[in-house]
Amino acid sequence: MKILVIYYSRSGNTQKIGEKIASELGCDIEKIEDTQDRSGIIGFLRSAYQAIRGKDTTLKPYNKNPQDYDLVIIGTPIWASRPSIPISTYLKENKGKFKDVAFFCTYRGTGLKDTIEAMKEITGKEPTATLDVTDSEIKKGAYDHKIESFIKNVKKGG
Ligand SMILES: Cc1cc2nc3c(=O)[nH]c(=O)nc-3n(C[C@H](O)[C@H](O)[C@H](O)COP(=O)(O)O)c2cc1C
Repeated sequence: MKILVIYYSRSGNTQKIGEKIASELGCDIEKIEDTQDRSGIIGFLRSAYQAIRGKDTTLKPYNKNPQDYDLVIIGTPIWASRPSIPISTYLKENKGKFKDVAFFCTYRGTGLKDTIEAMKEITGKEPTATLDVTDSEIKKGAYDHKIESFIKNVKKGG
């Protein structure tokens, strides 16, 4: 099974989880990058405002085509109980190109259900597996067991 991990990460948490998943699976990985500067407090506020309004962004060019993969594992931080703007933009741009999907989210602890629902709605796909990791689990490094069971589900789903 050919698998791609794609993720966006503003401050490194989603990147950490995405890299761990890709290294466990030995699969391709691509970071989605935004043309907008989202750093600092201004970037935070702008991102929250845009997420609430359901805005899109302009992404930097990315290389991998999801159509070339049996499964695309999509990772996002949760922004205002929604997928981050770069990931919702990516999903819209690639709608119809996904065979199977799995989702993972990083977050402080609120808005998971709405985020997963939004990702299902945009892709039109039911995920074969989902994973969520909180900021405090990431800080403590207490997420290996979650990644293990996510990977089991990914393999079962395929
Ligand atoms: C604009 C913005 C909105 C956020 N909204 C939420 C939220 O609704 N619920 C939540 O639990 N965490 C929220 N967070 C926290 C992030 O989801 C969390 O810190 C995540 O791990 C960041 O991932 P990253 O380091 O990959 O960017 C928000 C963060 C940002 C920047």
